[in-house]
Amino acid sequence: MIQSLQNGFTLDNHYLRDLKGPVPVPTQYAPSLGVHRGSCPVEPHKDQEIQRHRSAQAAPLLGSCCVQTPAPMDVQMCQSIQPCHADHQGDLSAGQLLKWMDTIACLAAERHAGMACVTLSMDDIQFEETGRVGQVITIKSKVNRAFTTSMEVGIRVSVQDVREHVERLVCVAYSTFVGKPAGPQKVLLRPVEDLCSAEEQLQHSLASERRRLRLYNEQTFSTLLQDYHTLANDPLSAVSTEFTRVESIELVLPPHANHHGNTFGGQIMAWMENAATVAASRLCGCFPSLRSVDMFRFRGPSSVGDRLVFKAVVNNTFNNSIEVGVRVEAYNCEEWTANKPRHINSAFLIYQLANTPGDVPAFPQVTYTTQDGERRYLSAIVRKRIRMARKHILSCKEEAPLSVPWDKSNQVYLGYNNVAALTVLAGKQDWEASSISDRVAVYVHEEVELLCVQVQMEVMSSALHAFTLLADLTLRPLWDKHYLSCEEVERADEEETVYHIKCPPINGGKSRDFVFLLSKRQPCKDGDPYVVALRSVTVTTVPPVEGFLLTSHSPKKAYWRCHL
Ligand SMILES: CCCC(=O)SCCNC(=O)CCNC(=O)[C@H](O)C(C)(C)COP(=O)(O)OP(=O)(O)OC[C@H]1O[C@@H](n2cnc3c(N)ncnc32)[C@H](O)[C@@H]1OP(=O)(O)O
Repeated sequence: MIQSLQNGFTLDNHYLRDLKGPVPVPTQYAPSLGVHRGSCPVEPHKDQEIQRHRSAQAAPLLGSCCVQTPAPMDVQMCQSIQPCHADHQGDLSAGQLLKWMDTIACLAAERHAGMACVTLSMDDIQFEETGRVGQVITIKSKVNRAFTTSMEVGIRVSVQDVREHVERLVCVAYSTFVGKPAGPQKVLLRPVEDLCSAEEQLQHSLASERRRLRLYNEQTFSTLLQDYHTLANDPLSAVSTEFTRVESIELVLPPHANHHGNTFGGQIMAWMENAATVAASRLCGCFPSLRSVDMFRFRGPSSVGDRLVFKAVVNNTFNNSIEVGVRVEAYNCEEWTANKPRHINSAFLIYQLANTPGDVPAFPQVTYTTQDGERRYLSAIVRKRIRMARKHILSCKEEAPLSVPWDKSNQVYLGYNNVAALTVLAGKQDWEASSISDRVAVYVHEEVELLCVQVQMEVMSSALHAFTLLADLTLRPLWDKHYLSCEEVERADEEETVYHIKCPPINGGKSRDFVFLLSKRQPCKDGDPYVVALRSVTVTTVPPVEGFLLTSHSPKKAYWRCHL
């Protein structure tokens, strides 16, 4: 089954694989991506087959164990914020919050895996609100998706003032966990099944895109950093970052660790936040608030008895924020004597000034005096650029921007946005049948100032073949009379390509041209759909062409289309 939506296609792998047999005719006209398999009577059986296959095949291959446990459920913590959870100003301490979030997420992960789990990473977190002593904090977590050995856990934190009965969102975060039995083997996880609600199905689909972002994170950073090594710095008018250095040590004791003796990730994050806050306040001479953290990646384990050394320093300051970097080194007894540390974690924390009377209006400028300081100073600029791109594209409360410049700092987020927008659209519940014939069905979905059209049709072809043809836009003029020409402008990687398309005029108007980012995704797992998503972007290498109306350059007229 091919579903062509407003901005792309999804190909239902399962239907296409079974085309030789009877083609399942949809009994209800809600669209189904691969992730809607729960509603199809054939699919659960297929899943069991896949799982049996995985258990039988994969475990011996990877020398690992396979786990069978009940379906995952929400894990929830709800408690009143006490003075012992707060900082000196009565605000919930960010370190305490990170500790709780990690613990609750770990419990959800362990419920799914049926064994002890460890935190591999926690994605960037943006704190929207803070909690105060006396308020009630609720943390909910749930496994969204299990990949091969890792799983994504979604975490939602809110606070409530019991007198107001209003719940405020503090943050939404995503952690990645892996199963960790006592021993070196890797654990294959069973897939998350029983996706009952539309939200669960959506999160399951989006989880694979978020995973892509995680895995590309470091690559994006390194590519961008190459462009920044020549930035000048004025050493005269600024405070040296060396002045903000903080070093602090902790001995890991049993209450800081789980029953296997692994130091809790949340505890490490809390200690990191503590060191970072001291560095930030040393620079400002006041108490800035933690606004966001970049992804925490737990590179290696630490355990009871380890000494953890936290090294924090302000990397750079901007108009309204500062970035503090923290590095964590672990030593066991022998490593301590031999002075051979293990680098187990690095993270970047972003502080802003709280709106407290008496606070200085802006952060002092900083400068570096060492080569390492220069690297950190420039890296902070690059990370800031990536954060801005992320904020612009991913955190928009309203509709994501229609046409935005495509460049190195935002290309992974645009790819994410492209696929996620199509996934969200396909997952909407209220598609109405508009015209149904033997082989083609058209559905519409209306929103304010937006009409979405979905076309479903059967093609006598393998999913991979249809996907390959549809994902190469340069072939399109061969079979689509609405395309005069199509040129590849830039290829970011195997999955993201920018095309320039020229189209004939409609109703005697001007000819039009478009610049599209095409993002294609093969199924992450059996049963996932093939996805080809298109969205308007602007690139400097495609200026307006004489005689053509460059539609992508007008943000209000972005144009997404597809024909089969
Ligand atoms: C509340 C209790 C829980 C805790 O707090 S536990 C304490 C804190 N955590 C720790 O101590 C863990 C320390 N880290 C480690 O021991 C190792 O890094 C760990 C987790 C065993 C992973 O081992 P590695 O061999 O390095 O990992 P790997 O390359 O085989 O990848 C394993 C899976 O992770 C994925 N991955 C890699 N980089 C990632 C990233 N940046 N973000 C999210 N996922 C990532 C990778 O794709 C793989 O997943 P999959 O097998 O494809 O499903």
